[in-house]
Amino acid sequence: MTVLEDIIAGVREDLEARRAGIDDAAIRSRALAAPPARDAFAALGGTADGTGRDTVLRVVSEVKRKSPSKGALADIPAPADLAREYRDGGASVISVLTEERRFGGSLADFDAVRAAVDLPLLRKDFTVEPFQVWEARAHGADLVLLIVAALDDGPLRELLGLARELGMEALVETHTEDEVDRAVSAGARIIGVNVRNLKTLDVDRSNFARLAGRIPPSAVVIAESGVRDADDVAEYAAHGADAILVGEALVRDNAPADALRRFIAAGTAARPPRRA
Ligand SMILES: O=P(O)(O)OC[C@@H](O)[C@@H](O)c1c[nH]c2ccccc12
Repeated sequence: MTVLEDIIAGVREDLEARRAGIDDAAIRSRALAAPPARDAFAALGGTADGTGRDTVLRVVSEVKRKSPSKGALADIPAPADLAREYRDGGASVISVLTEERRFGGSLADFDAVRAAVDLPLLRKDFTVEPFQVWEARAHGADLVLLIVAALDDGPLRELLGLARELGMEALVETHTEDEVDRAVSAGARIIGVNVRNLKTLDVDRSNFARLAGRIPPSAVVIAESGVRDADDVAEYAAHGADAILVGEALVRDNAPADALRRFIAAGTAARPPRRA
C-alpha cells in the first residue's frame, strides 16, 4: 500500500463516521444555504486569456499542524490568529488542512479560519466522494483539493463538476506528466504541481520546471510544497509559477506575515514575461 492509499483508507473511515451524524439531504441543504463562494480563480490572478501572468506572484498559505513526512510542525493554538497573519502578509488564498489522522487538521480548524477572514479558503483534504464537496461548501469553502493520483478520470470530472455547480473551484493537484495532461483534459483551470510525491513523500523541486510547461497559459499554475526560503520562491516563479502553496515554512516562522511579504516580493521580481 502506498502512503496515499493508506491516508485515503483513513479518510474514508472518518468520512463514514461523520456521515453517521449528518445525512446527505442535511449537508446539501446547508451547502445551498451558505453564503456564495468567493472567486478563487480571480484571486489567484487567473483570467480567461492568461493575462493574469503579468501580475504579482500569489501565495496560498496553509494552516498545517503536522505531516506524514515530518511529524509535528508547529503548535497552532489559534488557527484564526495565524489566518489573520496570512491575510495581513498578503496571502491570496488560505488553505486549511482538514485531514485528521496524518495532518492533525479538522473541520473545526476550517470553521475557525472561515470566521476570522474573508479571503477565499481551500478545504485541503483527500477528496474522493461528492459528500466531501457538499461538506466543504456547507462550511464556507471556496475551493476543494482534487488529487489526480487519487482519482480516476470519471470521479475527477464528477467532483470538479460538482465543485463548480456549487460555485466553487478546485485546485487540481498533479505530480507527473500524465497527471498534468489528465488535469488539463478534465478542464481544470487551477492546476497544482506538487513536488512531493504522495506515494513516497520524496520532494524533488526540479519536478516543477519539468511539468509547468505542459500547462496551458489560461490555467493558473501553482507550485506546491518544498518552499524553504525566498530563493525557492524565486526559482518556482522563474519557471512559470503564478502562485505557490506554502505550509511548513510559514507555520514554523515566528513572523509569518513578514515571511509572506518576502516570498511575494522575491517571486514577483523573478516572474518571466507572459507566455504567448
Ligand atoms: O509544507 P510544505 O512543504 O510547504 O507543503 C505545503 C503543501 O504543498 C502540502 O501540504 C501538500 C501538497 N499537497 C497535499 C495534499 C494533501 C495534504 C498536504 C499537501
